[in-house]
Amino acid sequence: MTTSKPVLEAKGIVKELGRGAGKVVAVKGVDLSLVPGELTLLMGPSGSGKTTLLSILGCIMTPTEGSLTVAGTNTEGLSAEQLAELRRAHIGFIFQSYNLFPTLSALENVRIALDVRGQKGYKAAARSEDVLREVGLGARLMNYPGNLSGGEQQRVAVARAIVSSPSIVLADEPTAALDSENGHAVMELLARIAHEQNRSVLAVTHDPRTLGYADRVVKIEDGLIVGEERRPQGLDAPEITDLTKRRKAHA
Ligand SMILES: Nc1ncnc2c1ncn2[C@@H]1O[C@H](COP(=O)(O)OP(=O)(O)OP(=O)(O)O)[C@@H](O)[C@H]1O
Repeated sequence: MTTSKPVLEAKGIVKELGRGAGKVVAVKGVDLSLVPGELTLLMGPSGSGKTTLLSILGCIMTPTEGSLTVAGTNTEGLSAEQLAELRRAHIGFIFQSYNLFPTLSALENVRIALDVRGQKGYKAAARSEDVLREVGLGARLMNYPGNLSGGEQQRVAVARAIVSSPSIVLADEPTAALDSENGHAVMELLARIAHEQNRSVLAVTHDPRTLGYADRVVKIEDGLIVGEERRPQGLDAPEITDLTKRRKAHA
């Protein structure tokens, strides 16, 4: 088991959504830590609180209760602008529907992530180009999203998420819109980003094709973490051993 220090630590997270009769407790007391170098999957049925939890971990939503520490900073009491700053400094996002600007080329879509962080000019362009090459799109730099396949668009989105070198990458159903081959290619890329670049990658998913790439699978049901499976370190086979069950068996 890895002993790295967590780069993200959530403790006792509760999130209420809606008001009055429509009030729902979407997350009911979740503890979750992410360490560098691991690809974690968050899996659970529809409505179990995955997107809500991901939004809290990504500092898009604030929790009703509980504490969140991102890269050593406790987020409690931070203003919306301070949270946005923390997000820009440490977190990259990938969405199911890619969320690329249709009127910008692949290169401009990646470069804009540096632009909003105040990094402009030749260096930003060169860095964006390098990252697009890294994700296998060196020959598609000037293509617009409409002229790229779904898999290629998602790889642009991955490049945009990592171009500013965030320590944490959060992905919401990154393979849901992709066919089998492209789904596997994107998961392979996310695993590489975690392992070779020592980032913490957390992906919310329903997709069983993603399982073989995970170092760790966290299961959520009805707003609560109900189990965790981990691939023993050093094991290359794409199989996850259920440590939760093993622990219970030895208890
Ligand atoms: N704005 C809102 N107001 C009230 N309830 C909400 C709101 N957004 C989500 N919910 C409820 O909170 C619960 C958790 O929703 P969430 O979207 O986090 O689940 P999920 O696991 O991501 O679901 P899915 O897999 O279908 O995307 C659900 O019961 C949902 O209906």
